[in-house]
Amino acid sequence: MTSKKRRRREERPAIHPKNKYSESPPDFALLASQYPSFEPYVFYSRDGRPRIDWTDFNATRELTRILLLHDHGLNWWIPDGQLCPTVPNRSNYIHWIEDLLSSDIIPKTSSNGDKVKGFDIGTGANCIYPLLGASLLGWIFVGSDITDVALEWAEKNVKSNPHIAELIEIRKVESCENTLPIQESHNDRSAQDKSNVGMSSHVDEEAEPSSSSSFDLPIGANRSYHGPPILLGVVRDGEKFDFCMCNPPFFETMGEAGLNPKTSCGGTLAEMVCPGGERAFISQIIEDSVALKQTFRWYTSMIGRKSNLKVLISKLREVGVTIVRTTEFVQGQTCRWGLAWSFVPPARKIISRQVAEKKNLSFMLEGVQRQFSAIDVLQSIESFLCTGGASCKLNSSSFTIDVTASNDHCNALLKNEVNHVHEGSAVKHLEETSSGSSCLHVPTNSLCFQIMVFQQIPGTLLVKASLQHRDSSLPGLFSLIFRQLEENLRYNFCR
Ligand SMILES: C[S@@+](CC[C@H](N)C(=O)[O-])C[C@H]1O[C@@H](n2cnc3c(N)ncnc32)[C@H](O)[C@@H]1O
Repeated sequence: MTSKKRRRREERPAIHPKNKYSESPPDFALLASQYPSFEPYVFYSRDGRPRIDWTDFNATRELTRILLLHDHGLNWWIPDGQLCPTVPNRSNYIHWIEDLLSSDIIPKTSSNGDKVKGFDIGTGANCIYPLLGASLLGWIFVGSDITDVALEWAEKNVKSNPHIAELIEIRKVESCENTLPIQESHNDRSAQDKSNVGMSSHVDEEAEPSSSSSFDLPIGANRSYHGPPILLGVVRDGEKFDFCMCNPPFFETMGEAGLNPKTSCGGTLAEMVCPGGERAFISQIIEDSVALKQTFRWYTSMIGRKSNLKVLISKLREVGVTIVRTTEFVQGQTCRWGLAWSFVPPARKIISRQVAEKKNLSFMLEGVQRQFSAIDVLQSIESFLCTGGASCKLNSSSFTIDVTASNDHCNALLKNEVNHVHEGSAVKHLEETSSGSSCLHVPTNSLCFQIMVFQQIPGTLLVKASLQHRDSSLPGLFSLIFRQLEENLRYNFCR
């Protein structure tokens, strides 16, 4: 492996810590000894490690079946050729949503009592997200799909699990007159044969868009969605959801999917392809979200290609969402991204007068992921502050940054949440006035402060800030910015 490749690998974020497989991956030898149906698929490589042939659909399907049974108590099956999910990877998306819901980025509401209610767009025959969400976290789900085979098998998978069956509704998406007909019949063997995308021996996850694909078309190229409804027309009057999630059809053509050598887990035409690919599909979800607004607290989708992530974030800015969050998912050797947005006004942060008047502030950044050092954190602080236009002087030997921020810079930092999406901080901070109403405190002069980063023990950094002018009239603003910085750094560097 080249050092560049090795570095890329090391820099990748780890599997979500709440994921059942975060400490150790599935033990094939143990599973083979306990499940005779899995045993024929396990062989031992020269280094003595138990392996399975990832190019064998039956092997990957059996692995998924026994992992769902062994680790989640779920009965599960899919017919030949349908997209076979990888349990550890799919669990990461569920845990990311769990993080979003438990964060205080937007206020909590309880439209469905104490229950969290989600909508899985395109649940597939495998129905993996509702099954995992309901069994791991007790979430209620509506899982939608368009093909008969997906609807039939999703229903079967739900009914095979009576302990959670009540929590999951499978909903058929009715095609509108002006949409293209649904392209797949599950009895169409030739379509299935063609669409069982190629498999490789080294990648343990399903299809990734090929790098030579037309995903690289310039922004504005003709990729509008004209398929069946996605959310609008499927969500019923009066329904409220905490989130929606989606593993969209990534490709524009089956040829594009089939050209990719890094695929291994089946997938039929309807599962893998939609006109305009994922960009068009997710753009349509964004358009639906503009109409549905706060019907969902969070709208989320998985994205297969980073260039699409950028385009979609720009689209979100255009339509005026209040919050955008992104994440990167570890998928074997394949990268995927998560995109989340909301129309719910961000939670109001109230800064007490005591904190507002402090001139020296600090916080401990604990649980910093191994691949990040103090200098990474320092640079991230610099870029966070520069986004608002503040002037920063970074000193990499003393690990300090001297900052001067004007009124406008401070306002830009506190107001413009979407500018910080990639750093993850998207909370609008407001100061409570004596009358109880809230407003942004606009300063009349500049704010000068120094930020210092100290390594405490491995994985723990101390971040300090001190206001340079003790007579400054802006301490409230100083603490607001520092608090936003803290949130930003925690999101970027800590698990
Ligand atoms: C990539 S598969 C995802 C299946 C499953 N959620 C998973 O993660 O393995 C995409 C699914 O979206 C479905 N689909 C396509 N267009 C849809 C639409 N407009 N509404 C609902 N589902 C749709 C397809 O039939 C397919 O089952």
